[in-house]
Amino acid sequence: MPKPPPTPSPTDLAFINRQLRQRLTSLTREASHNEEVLKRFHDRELTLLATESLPQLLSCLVDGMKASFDLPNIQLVLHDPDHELRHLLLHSGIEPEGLADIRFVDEIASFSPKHARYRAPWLGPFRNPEHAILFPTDDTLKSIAILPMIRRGQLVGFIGLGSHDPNRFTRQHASDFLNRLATISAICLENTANREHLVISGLTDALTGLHNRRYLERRLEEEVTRALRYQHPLSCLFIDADHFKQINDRHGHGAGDSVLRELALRVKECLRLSDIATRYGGEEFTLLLPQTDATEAAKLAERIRSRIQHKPIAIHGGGYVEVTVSIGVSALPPGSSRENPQQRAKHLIEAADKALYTAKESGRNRVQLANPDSLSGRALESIELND
Ligand SMILES: Nc1nc2c(ncn2[C@@H]2O[C@H](COP(=O)(O)OP(=O)(O)OP(=O)(O)O)[C@@H](O)[C@H]2O)c(=O)[nH]1
Repeated sequence: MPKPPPTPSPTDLAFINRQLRQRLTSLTREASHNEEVLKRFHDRELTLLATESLPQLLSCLVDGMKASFDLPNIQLVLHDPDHELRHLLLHSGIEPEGLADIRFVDEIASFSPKHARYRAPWLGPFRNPEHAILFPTDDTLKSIAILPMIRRGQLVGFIGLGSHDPNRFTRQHASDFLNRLATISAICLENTANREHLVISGLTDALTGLHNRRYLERRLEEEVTRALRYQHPLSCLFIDADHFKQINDRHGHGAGDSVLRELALRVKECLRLSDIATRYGGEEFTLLLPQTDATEAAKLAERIRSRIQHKPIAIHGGGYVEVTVSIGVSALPPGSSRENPQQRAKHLIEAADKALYTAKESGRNRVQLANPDSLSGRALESIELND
């Protein structure tokens, strides 16, 4: 028979008791700390969800987070390929390039190829050469958390949390709360931008004052129906600035914007009142030309192209840049067709877009006419461009 364990002496019992009490105190302290952390995350999430404007959201993400997590450094990198966020901020009177700790990038993959692959939070020691791109303002950080913001499977930005305490973010820390916070931030960013867009833009492009794509989509079918009913010609131009990215890269986003505004002005100067000019997206403009056949449309396209090429454009911040555009031209094929107006409208747009692509492929700074029947390109040289 095994020997029963010796009965502990009163001194032993007091010792065990003290140990248990200490353990209990430490567990209670840990539980209340966890509760406090959870509450802080919860409060932050509620504040994010309650923000009503983009400036408010960005301030909540950076300054609010610094205060509520007691962190010296928070960095935000946002993917903004079409400069949508930057325009929304400009519209609210805020210069995006002047926002401390927030950067807008055209492409995350070229901004930081390594971090662009992150799909979950990374916590660990701050290493200057590797992390300076995300934390450019403080090389005294000791530990960091990089939170990728993912929306619909796409990386839309990063939140970088930086601390001077080497133990604040380590590989051993759980990152579920941080991941959740980044996801909620990405959703809030999308919602806020969408909401502001709706309010601000309506049917007009805020930067150029031209109509926007939504307006074109509404008008297109109407114009096609009218052209078919009255047997009038209808043409479409797709105009795209050449190597526009280089202008942004060399002279800054403000300069790129002044070029877009001037392009819109020069295009407008060539149009009739009945023509419909829209900014289709980025550096691409679309013209819908009622009562204009393919030859007339190609002549107009050539006038626009040469007007833009011949006079350099003054840019924001001083100086001039030389800009050229490529243009694709399409026209409704004459005569009846089995296609309904919706299909015809779609083909008209696709043909101009395809012709534009051909113009780009063949060297840019040129006009390319599409043959809407076959949707294949025909070189402009075959059209006389005498004014
Ligand atoms: N400044 C400014 N840039 C914009 C705006 N919208 C889009 N862009 C930028 O326009 C650039 C378009 O680049 P790409 O599509 O590569 O075209 P590209 O450089 O013009 O080259 P090609 O069209 O092939 O001649 C990207 O850098 C966008 O970020 C805007 O509203 N303002």
